[in-house]
Amino acid sequence: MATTDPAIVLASASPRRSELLELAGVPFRVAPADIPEEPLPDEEAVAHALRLAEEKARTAAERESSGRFFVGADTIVVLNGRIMGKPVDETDAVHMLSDLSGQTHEVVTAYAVLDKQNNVCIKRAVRTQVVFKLLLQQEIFNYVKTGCPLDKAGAYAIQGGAAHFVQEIHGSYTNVVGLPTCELVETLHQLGAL
Ligand SMILES: Cc1cn([C@H]2C[C@H](O)[C@@H](COP(=O)(O)OP(=O)(O)OP(=O)(O)O)O2)c(=O)[nH]c1=O
Repeated sequence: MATTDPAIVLASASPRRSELLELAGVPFRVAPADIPEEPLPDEEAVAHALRLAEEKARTAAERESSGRFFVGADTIVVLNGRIMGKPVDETDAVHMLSDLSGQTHEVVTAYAVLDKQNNVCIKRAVRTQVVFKLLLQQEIFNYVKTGCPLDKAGAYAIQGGAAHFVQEIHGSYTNVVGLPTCELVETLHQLGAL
């Protein structure tokens, strides 16, 4: 049976993003775009996430010979204006979780959808407030030892072993996991991709 190449390409190596897009019933294929993710000097959090989302979409679009709509995304945790990306090691993860303990932070996921055919790019950043309970040092150590925090922004996964750290969430849940699918599907419709 002949298969058609999907027009939508997810420029991401994140298994969470693939799962979320699949759950939303969107047909796509994956073409990760590995780019440097350090903030520029004085770069504000939302601007940083939007820039990376667009760079991921454009990098994949340049590399791929097929596909039309390229989706890039970037998730960061923001605590009092400070950007937390992925921890560099276990010690960094312990520091991040200790800082998040008992505090409210914001998770920002920016996405960009580039229509390569028309050179139109729609970008959007979605913000979710997350309240963490006070964490015990032992809880933090045990969680970090699982290895789960190492590839997650802010060193935690709401969908995993950190679910019980979360007292309250205000806003989109899928946004925290890595892709605000409600908003993204709207954008894909807007561009005629669905
Ligand atoms: C806060 C939080 C983040 N995350 C994840 C989502 C993202 O995969 C990751 C943030 O890193 P990103 O740099 O946004 O994404 P990535 O490097 O995993 O994938 P790619 O750049 O190829 O698209 O943190 C969770 O899975 N659960 C959470 O609760």
